[in-house]
Amino acid sequence: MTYFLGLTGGIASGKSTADEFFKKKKIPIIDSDLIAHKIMEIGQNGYKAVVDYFGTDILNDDQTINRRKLGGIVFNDKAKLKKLNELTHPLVHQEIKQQMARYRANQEKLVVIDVPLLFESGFESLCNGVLVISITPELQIERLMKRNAFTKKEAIARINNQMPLSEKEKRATYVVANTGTIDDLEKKLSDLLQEIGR
Ligand SMILES: CC(C)(COP(=O)(O)OP(=O)(O)OC[C@H]1O[C@@H](n2cnc3c(N)ncnc32)[C@H](O)[C@@H]1O)[C@@H](O)C(=O)NCCC(=O)NCCS
Ligand SMILES: Nc1ncnc2c1ncn2[C@@H]1O[C@H](COP(=O)(O)OP(=O)(O)OP(=O)(O)O)[C@@H](O)[C@H]1O
Repeated sequence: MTYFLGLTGGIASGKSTADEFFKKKKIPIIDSDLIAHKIMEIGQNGYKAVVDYFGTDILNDDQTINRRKLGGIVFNDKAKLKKLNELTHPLVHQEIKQQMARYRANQEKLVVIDVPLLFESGFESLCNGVLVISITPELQIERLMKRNAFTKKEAIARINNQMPLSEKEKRATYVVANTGTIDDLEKKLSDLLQEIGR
């Protein structure tokens, strides 16, 4: 039986950094941010739906979607974020489920599914366990501002559009705090793999 480990947390809490560790351990990753980006590429089914609704103002000169601009719109307008979720999430979920089916058929032992909105979209029921990468609010703002060159206001707008991390921690099977170095994080993840027994 394949063990599907859901991986979630807050924005910039360290999910992708955890993914890098799992990749080094040759554990397959289903990456929902990547899937969301792919379905919004020119010619993909999410692209048309999003451009029809948000208009051509969200496009770059080369007609690709300007995600920073779209993020600026939806993370400051809850109704528009809801609409974007309605347009994209069914397509993302469909692709995740297809990838899960392929891994199951291949009898893969352990697969990590990185879904930032795992609890928000009720995805936990499809996972055998859920790992939350947690972080303090101060570090989260600091790392998000640094990584995305965001102002504090931009960082807080994105954080405030997600379920509070404290709530996610309560619903997790496993919680790993990413408040130390990346080496510290990797050590904790290594211990977790032992615990899961895979
Ligand atoms: C709003 C968009 C254009 C911003 O793009 P950008 O390149 O700046 O961010 P990216 O996609 O890399 O996401 C970064 C992080 O933002 C957070 N985030 C993304 N989408 C959402 C959302 N709908 N609600 C709350 N937080 C979100 C997540 O923590 C994610 O890891 C993009 O995130 C998007 O299209 N989101 C809708 C699809 C979605 O929900 N994706 C999340 C995985 S299903
Ligand atoms: N332990 C750490 N020490 C210092 N920097 C870190 C640590 N862990 C992660 N980072 C940095 O913090 C930023 C956010 O981490 P990462 O991209 O892994 O978060 P994420 O949860 O995947 O974000 P998102 O929700 O946007 O996908 C990155 O620039 C990363 O390099």
